[in-house]
Amino acid sequence: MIKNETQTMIELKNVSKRFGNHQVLKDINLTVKPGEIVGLIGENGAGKSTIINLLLGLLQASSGEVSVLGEAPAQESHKQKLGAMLQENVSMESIKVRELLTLVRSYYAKPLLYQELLELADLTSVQAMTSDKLSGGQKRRLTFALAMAGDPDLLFLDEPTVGMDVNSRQHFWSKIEQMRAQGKTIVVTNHYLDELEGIVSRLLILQHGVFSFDGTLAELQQQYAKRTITFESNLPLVKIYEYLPDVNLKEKDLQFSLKTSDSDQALRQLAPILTQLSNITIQPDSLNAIFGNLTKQTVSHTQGDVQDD
Ligand SMILES: Nc1ncnc2c1ncn2[C@@H]1O[C@H](COP(=O)(O)OP(=O)(O)OP(=O)(O)O)[C@@H](O)[C@H]1O
Repeated sequence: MIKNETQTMIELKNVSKRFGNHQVLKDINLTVKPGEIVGLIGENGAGKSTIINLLLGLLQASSGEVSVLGEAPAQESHKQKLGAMLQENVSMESIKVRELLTLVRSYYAKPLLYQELLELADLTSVQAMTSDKLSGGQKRRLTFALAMAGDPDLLFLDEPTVGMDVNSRQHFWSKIEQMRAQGKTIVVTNHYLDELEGIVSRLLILQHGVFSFDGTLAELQQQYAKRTITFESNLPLVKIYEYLPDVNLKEKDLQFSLKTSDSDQALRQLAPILTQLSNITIQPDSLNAIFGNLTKQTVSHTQGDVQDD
């Protein structure tokens, strides 16, 4: 557990990154404090892995300052405190899972116990197999175990659950939740946005080289989400329309649903007939739906814009 709450785990100051004349990151700023679980989301090619690679010192910024644990990236001392699960899986011909984990544990001053690592990544049943013979999902879990071997304070996870089956995903996210409770700091990219709901404390949306959103899921929902109201009623559709003339109301088998950005107002409008409605539910948009709308909006707003690169 990290004690010093004011320490900064990650800092990007006016960071830009170009590959040739393709500008991927444009003057971005970011501060991540201990204990934050940050979900970094964006479309393919948005620059998510580029940010992680800059933080690991695998890439250099074109301009600006990158710091990790208060220092420039890739310091020798970081190896004991930092874990990374990149998109590429780790596997080595003719070395058994057990041998690989034992070897990697030996690099660390305070590694997780071998049994703990097996359980964490659900590898018990494959520990005697050579790593190159594992299935895609098993290789992903081995890569997770290797990232966790040193019991890191700061963990980078780049699309961690790609190739994992449903049970492995659930197991994986339950372990991430435990790490959150232990006060670990995690930066995670993921295209399965529903998996991040309930896990991340903060969301960053990367679009066109900048963070178009930085806040909690609740803030994102408040700012961008529509709500779906559903209810049952014996009243005919036309009758309910009289009270909700401005919304797109749908009905099937006496089940009604409507989408609105102001659910309070819609309920006020329904007040006179409330006693004739039952099973009323109000559901905010999922992260997937909000992200889909946001990216669609940006595409239509930027159509006709001159490209930077
Ligand atoms: N080493 C490199 N040389 C040239 N271009 C690169 C390099 N690495 C990344 N890029 C380009 O930078 C952009 C951002 O790539 P990046 O891998 O960071 O995206 P991403 O958001 O992680 O995408 P994905 O969701 O597909 O993994 C892409 O257009 C990619 O082609």
